[in-house]
Amino acid sequence: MEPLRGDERTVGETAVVTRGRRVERGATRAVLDAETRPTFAWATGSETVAASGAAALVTAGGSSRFADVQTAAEGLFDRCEVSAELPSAARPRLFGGFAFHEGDRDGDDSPWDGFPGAAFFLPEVQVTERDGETWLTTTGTGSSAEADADRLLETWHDRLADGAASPRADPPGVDARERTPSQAVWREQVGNALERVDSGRLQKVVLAQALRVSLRGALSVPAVLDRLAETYPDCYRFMFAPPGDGTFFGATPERLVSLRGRTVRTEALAGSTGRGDTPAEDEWLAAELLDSEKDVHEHQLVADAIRDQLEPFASSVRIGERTVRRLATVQHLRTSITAELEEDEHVLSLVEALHPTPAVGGLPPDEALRTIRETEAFDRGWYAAPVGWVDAAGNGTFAVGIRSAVARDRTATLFAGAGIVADSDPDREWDEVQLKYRPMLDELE
Ligand SMILES: C=C(O[C@@H]1C=C(C(=O)O)C=C[C@H]1O)C(=O)O
Repeated sequence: MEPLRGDERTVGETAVVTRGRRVERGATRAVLDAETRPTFAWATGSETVAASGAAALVTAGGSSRFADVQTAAEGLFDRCEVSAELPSAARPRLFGGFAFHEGDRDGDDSPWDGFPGAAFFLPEVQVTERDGETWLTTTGTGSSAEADADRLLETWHDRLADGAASPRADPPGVDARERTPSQAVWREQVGNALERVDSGRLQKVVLAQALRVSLRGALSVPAVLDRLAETYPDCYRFMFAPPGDGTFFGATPERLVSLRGRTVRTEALAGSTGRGDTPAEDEWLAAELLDSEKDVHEHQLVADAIRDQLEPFASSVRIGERTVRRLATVQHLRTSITAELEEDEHVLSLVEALHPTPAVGGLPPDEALRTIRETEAFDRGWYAAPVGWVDAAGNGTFAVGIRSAVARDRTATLFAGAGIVADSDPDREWDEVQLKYRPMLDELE
């Protein structure tokens, strides 16, 4: 098939030129295996995307990071008119994510070194598999934009046609583990949070833990993502490798928000229990969760807060039924939430309004964030923060970066948390956090 040409337009000095063509299935893994930074991978039940190399890189920090990325994205896409001939799967997107907190507190030894408050890139190479088709999209910028986009299209088309099989890589194995905090300190931390709840200062706070492991062998994150496709097919499987080093990856069940036109989809996912050994035990645990006053309260705080955050944007917010979402190692209470916007909005405005929901922060938000900062002895970095993509129309999808880890060299740091409300039991919450490490730990051990 002949390459389709994105229209090109020059504003000021910088042109942004996009080309696209169909390629063979299975091409996403080849893009990741090339290890060109930055790299982004994204896979859901309905699409798989791999992107690498920065035709443009956007970074931001502080409380204005959402608005700054939005402005930069709009500016870039304004200069890059995409031909109407290209199907939506082949249109260029900006991929990246945000840090959980407004300002970082990286120490010397932080695993988040190289992860700014926000980082997004318009990839040189993007491969998208959707609806049985796979598209290659290339982008060039600046004075040689057109030549670069053409050259990338040809080179990558040939490379993908070669179809070299990706090496299989087994999990690296884990040698040493270091937990922050210890279980004794966790009991104290949860106790202090419960005092704030009892005094009325807090309704809920999500406290997290970090587990740092030494890896016995080399880690292939693309191989991890391939395996996660089998165990977590309905989760958002993602990876982001910024320029420099370090790779953030995970398989999260939680959507922060997606926007298509004026339709907003989000959800409340909070309140957890384990899996049973038999289908009957699974059902029993699910029924107990749906009946648990403490979990339903913890969940309802999230659903109500999301509805309140969306109401200024939408005339009606529809709240679905409370159900149980069953994953390989845990089960959660889930309520789907949809809304129709009154006016056009950019997905990043919704991300800013919603992050962090009380599923990963707490209520009231300021007091919860203060409690998290005062309690946790590590930086959350990009854990539990929005990760995803935006396109030229302001549409996009963001997941909540939980069930995740950040790796560099022979070390990986995993993060997981649990919602603390009145009646939370520190030891049960500890056990819940250990279950939430499983998706990543199983891929490393
Ligand atoms: C904070 C995490 O998970 C969140 C907390 C939950 C809970 O407290 O019940 C459930 C799902 C997530 O919203 C995590 O996995 O690290």
